[in-house]
Amino acid sequence: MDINVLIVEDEFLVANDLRVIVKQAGYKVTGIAASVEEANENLQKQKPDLVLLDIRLKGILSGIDFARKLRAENIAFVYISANSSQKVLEEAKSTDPYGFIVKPFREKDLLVALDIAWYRHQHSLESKLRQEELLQKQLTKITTDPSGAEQKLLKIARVIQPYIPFDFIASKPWPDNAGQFKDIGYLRIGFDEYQFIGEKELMTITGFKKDVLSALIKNSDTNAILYSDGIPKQKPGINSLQQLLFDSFKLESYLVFPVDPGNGQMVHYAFYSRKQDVYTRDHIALLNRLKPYLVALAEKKIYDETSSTLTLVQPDSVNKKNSEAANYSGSHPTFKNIIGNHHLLLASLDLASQVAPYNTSVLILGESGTGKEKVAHSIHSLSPRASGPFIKVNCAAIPPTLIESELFGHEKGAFTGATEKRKGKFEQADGGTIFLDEIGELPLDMQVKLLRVLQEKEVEYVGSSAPRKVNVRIIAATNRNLEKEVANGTFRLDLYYRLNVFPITLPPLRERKSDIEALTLYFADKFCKEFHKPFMGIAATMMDEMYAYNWPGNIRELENVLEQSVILNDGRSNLELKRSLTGTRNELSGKVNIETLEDVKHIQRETERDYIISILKKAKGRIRGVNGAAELLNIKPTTLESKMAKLGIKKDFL
Ligand SMILES: Nc1ncnc2c1ncn2[C@@H]1O[C@H](COP(=O)(O)OP(=O)(O)OP(=O)(O)O)[C@@H](O)[C@H]1O
Repeated sequence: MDINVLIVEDEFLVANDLRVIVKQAGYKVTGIAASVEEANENLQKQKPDLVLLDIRLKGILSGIDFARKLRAENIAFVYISANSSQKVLEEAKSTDPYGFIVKPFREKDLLVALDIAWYRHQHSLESKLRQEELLQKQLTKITTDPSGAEQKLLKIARVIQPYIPFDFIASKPWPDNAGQFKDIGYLRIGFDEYQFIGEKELMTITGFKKDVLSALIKNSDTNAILYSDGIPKQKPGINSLQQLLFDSFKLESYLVFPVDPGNGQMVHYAFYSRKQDVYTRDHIALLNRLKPYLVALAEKKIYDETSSTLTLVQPDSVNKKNSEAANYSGSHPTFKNIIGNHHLLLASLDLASQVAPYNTSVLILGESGTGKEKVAHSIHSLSPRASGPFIKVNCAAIPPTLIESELFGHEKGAFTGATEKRKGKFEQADGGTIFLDEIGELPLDMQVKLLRVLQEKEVEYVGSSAPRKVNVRIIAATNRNLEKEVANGTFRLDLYYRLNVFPITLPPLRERKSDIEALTLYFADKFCKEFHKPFMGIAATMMDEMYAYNWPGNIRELENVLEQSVILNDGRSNLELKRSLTGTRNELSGKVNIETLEDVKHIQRETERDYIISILKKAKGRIRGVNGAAELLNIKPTTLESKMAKLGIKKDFL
């Protein structure tokens, strides 16, 4: 094995221990540094493949500072720290490490961490290179395409979105022709839906006249520039057209990149995002590597052709489009049932579609009811395993004594009640995907066994010691903060790193309120069809309340509310809210004065109480078992019972 390891550790004895262990395991140690300064010197002499990095070091700079440099240089690193407090974990996590070991550590833990780090690093590099190659091919094809600038930019937008995320993309020829407005752009309005924005459209949206727009484009950036937090006001040389776009489309960050093919006609690409701090030097580096493939628009004449196929955007059509009933996340068939086009949702779907083709494990994070299972299913459907099985396991719903046989299978007579030999979920998922929901609930001894499956790709039946090979992709999900669980010792760090190769976080509904209307219409339509009732629209008061509410149960709760409204609707009038949305809105808007922490806690308790009652009703009072309230809430039945006792919910509430 020719993997070079640099050890950055200020405690001499620990550093020496590390050196001995990693050397014995076959790694090469390139040096030991006690401070960031020394580590930098080492780095210059010989670039390591992996760095073991203590957080607290000699000098002012910490291991976390050095980690940022390692990230920029694409060197894998594993933290080793005595301090595993939540705060340190959070800060360390922001540097996206490849592993984390807590002192005192066992030799085995260290070697597993190094192994995982190397696997992750190799894997991410390989997949990055594979993906970049594909992107180059797609861009080359677009360059030779005979279509005009609008069509070309749309094609570029589609292929480049997963690599450089944007909510608005624009291109302009440079130098411009006597201040003529030649900028063209696309606003992202769905997973794979873009709306053209040219001069006419911009005039309509902003109400500005042609000459005003032309005047705005006089100054332009000539170098690659990124702004992570808005555009500095009155910065000389900044094209204030960008400010106009920022204001019109609620944008937050921006990256401009000029491409000069050497024919005297440059083209500027601009990427805009509604999120802050999106663009990094990595994006510029990628664009630099792609430069030869980005010349598609660097031909003066293609901007001169006026396209007759353009549809004129009407005054508030951007907004109108956003609120149309069938506002699905895009025409992409796999995501057609995932409703919404908020940029936070689209960013998660981008990640899902990027990771889908590979066998990489995925960890889906997000509150209960945010659509984790739906996204897991989409990843499966988009993968080469789509024709194989998709097996769901709710780790919270299986009694601890049965988990092992449920996951890995059992031999006949392995335990009382095992009258037949039975395949476990892993074997059932062979050739397909296993979805381990609520992975945070898995007992520690099962976590060890799961890690083994991930490493060895084989399972052992309960009652047998003969391993069987399985070919399964793992998608895990949790609504818990796994780092906190790791810090508390209830979740294994090595398993966390193995699963966390590719995390996707789904936003809670309260952070994507612009999707509420589309979701409401979607579920109203769905339940009206299901219950054979005509859909007569939604009462304005209901919509107002839905917007004002903060949806602790997310989309599942919204779905339940709609189901109830449709069931109780007389089929002749608009849908109305048949239960108050836990009273939160009224209470928050004044009924209860929020003056103390106790008031806040009271509202929280009431919200939780009402939500649990609504789920219990849906489960017809059943707490345990398939479709029981505990399963729907994704918590243990015992946890639900103690919550009910605490909140004073009696079984006779129905
Ligand atoms: N974007 C969406 N569009 C339409 N329906 C959705 C969307 N997201 C979630 N749903 C629906 O909401 C319900 C909850 O979704 P799902 O079970 O995928 O959430 P989850 O995050 O896995 O929840 P839990 O953590 O409780 O398991 C399901 O009925 C699902 O079909």
